[in-house]
Amino acid sequence: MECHVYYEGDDDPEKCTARRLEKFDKAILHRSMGQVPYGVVLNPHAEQALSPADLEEGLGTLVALDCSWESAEEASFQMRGVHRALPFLVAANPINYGRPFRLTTVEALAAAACIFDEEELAEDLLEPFRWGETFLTLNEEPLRRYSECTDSSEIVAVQEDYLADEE
Ligand SMILES: C[S@@+](CC[C@H](N)C(=O)[O-])C[C@H]1O[C@@H](n2cnc3c(N)ncnc32)[C@H](O)[C@@H]1O
Repeated sequence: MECHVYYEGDDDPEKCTARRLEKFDKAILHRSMGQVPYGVVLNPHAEQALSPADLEEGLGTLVALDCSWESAEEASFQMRGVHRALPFLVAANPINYGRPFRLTTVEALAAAACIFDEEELAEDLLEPFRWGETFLTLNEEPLRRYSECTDSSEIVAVQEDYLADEE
């Protein structure tokens, strides 16, 4: 599975997880939208939740958009492909630690890999980050349960358990 990122470059380059993925040869960054290949686009605004059923439709390609959260509005997600939101998962990065849904680019790609039962890929992506392993530990149970679902409606049903605990 290949990981591609459309890189806007408007976030702090020191903290940018996409640039670190590029540095360690773990993702391909694109500075032009037209170069981004078709794939499963990780889009927090998407109506449908990512599920194992999306694996084939995405042609083995995961795509994320790396930009600041301020500019991550719906209109920014113009990449070609199957747009999917990630279900309830909590961030492990120091900026948004413990916050649900607001993942870094590497956390989002790793979460998608886990849901597609590609645990080794997830571990490899997170390896250059000191909090990378924590992301998998914090989300171990939901990631396992999501990977056992067949479609988006089952994912949403599982997610309800975690959302109920939040209230
Ligand atoms: C807004 S950028 C912020 C990146 C941050 N600057 C970094 O250094 O990683 C995070 C990207 O990860 C993906 N992402 C994060 N949380 C997501 C979610 N809940 N559902 C789908 N995609 C998500 C999206 O592609 C999103 O644009």
